[in-house]
Amino acid sequence: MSANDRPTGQPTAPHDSAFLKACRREPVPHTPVWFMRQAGRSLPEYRKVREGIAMLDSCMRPELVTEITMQPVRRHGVDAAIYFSDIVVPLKAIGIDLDIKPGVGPVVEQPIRTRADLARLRDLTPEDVWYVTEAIGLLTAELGATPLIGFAGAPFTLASYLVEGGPSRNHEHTKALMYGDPELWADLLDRLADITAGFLKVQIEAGASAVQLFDSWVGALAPADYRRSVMPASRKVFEAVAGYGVPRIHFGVGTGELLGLMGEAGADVVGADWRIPLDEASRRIGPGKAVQGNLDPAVLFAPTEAVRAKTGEVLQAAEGLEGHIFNLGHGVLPDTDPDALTRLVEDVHTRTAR
Ligand SMILES: Cc1c2[nH]c(c1CCC(=O)O)Cc1[nH]c(c(CCC(=O)O)c1C)Cc1[nH]c(c(CCC(=O)O)c1C)Cc1[nH]c(c(C)c1CCC(=O)O)C2
Repeated sequence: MSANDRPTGQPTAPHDSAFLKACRREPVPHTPVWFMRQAGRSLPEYRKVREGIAMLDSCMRPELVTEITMQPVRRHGVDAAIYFSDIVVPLKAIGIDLDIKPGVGPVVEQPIRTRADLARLRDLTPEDVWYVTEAIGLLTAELGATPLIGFAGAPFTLASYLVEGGPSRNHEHTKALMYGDPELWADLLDRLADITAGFLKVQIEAGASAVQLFDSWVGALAPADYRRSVMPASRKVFEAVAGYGVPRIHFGVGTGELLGLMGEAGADVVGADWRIPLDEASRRIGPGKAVQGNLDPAVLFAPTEAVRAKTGEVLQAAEGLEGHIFNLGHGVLPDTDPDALTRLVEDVHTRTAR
């Protein structure tokens, strides 16, 4: 549906959408919903268009990126699209030798662990990611009034992949560097902050209506370490894009003890996983910030009535909060039944219609 043939009362521009209103903590017609990792993963139409194309190659094809980004919007009627890419795309774009291995995740050929290695992290230019600008141009035309969320990986989570050389349960090399050589660590995170800020700027300038900074694995840290060793770099990223006036969302898994600091780093919206109820999350985040979350993605494997009950618990905990964006507490799991996601969007919309 194009902007022109929407029924009256429907938003005609992303600015008036329920999603951006909730980010700004304004009254909304219904609680907006989108899902982390909604593009790709569980959709058969995604698997079909990705057949024979490697993950990172698919991120560099504007028409394909547009199609994959649109798929969950068409199918589920979510309130926002998230740009189809990956957190390691900007690192690949500046020449880091990495790949995304199916079922594993990002793998870095030569990990970054010494001062000499830092020289491999040069600044990102818009030309490095020309395909992002092109894809977002195509997408905003097709999305009409539906907002597009741009995203990037936060310095800590990117550093974890670069230092470990791949996914890690305990982040031992990362922590060894952080505690063992604080100066090198700070310089590494500062470099990554510049690259990340550059990647977000490209997306906003091309037309993204909001950005999410994923610090997926930062919940591995205690608050004092987060404040000392991570917050300065994350803050640098948020400050670099503050002038655009687009909402800045921040999310990590298992960050119940870090929510206040993650807001303090400069986010307008803070996401929480399912381990903490949203009223308590909001109390920790403090006033003046919207909250995003937080249905356990595994709940979608339960019968419909059980999903409805758990959805009700999330909505109840969020009742009365200024600015709630409904989401899962982490990404859509690969084997999720797509119909369960469609039903969830409808359920949240109906139950919160005002
Ligand atoms: C930590 C992280 C990564 N990538 C991302 C994060 C932060 C979000 C989170 O915490 O889940 C972010 C990401 N990755 C992808 C998106 C696309 C947009 C969306 O749907 O949200 C987004 C927002 C596509 C992808 N990124 C990846 C896939 C799967 C690869 C494929 O389909 O071939 C997709 C669709 C690969 C990837 N890339 C990464 C992982 C852990 C994996 C999964 C490995 C696997 O299970 O196969 C790193």
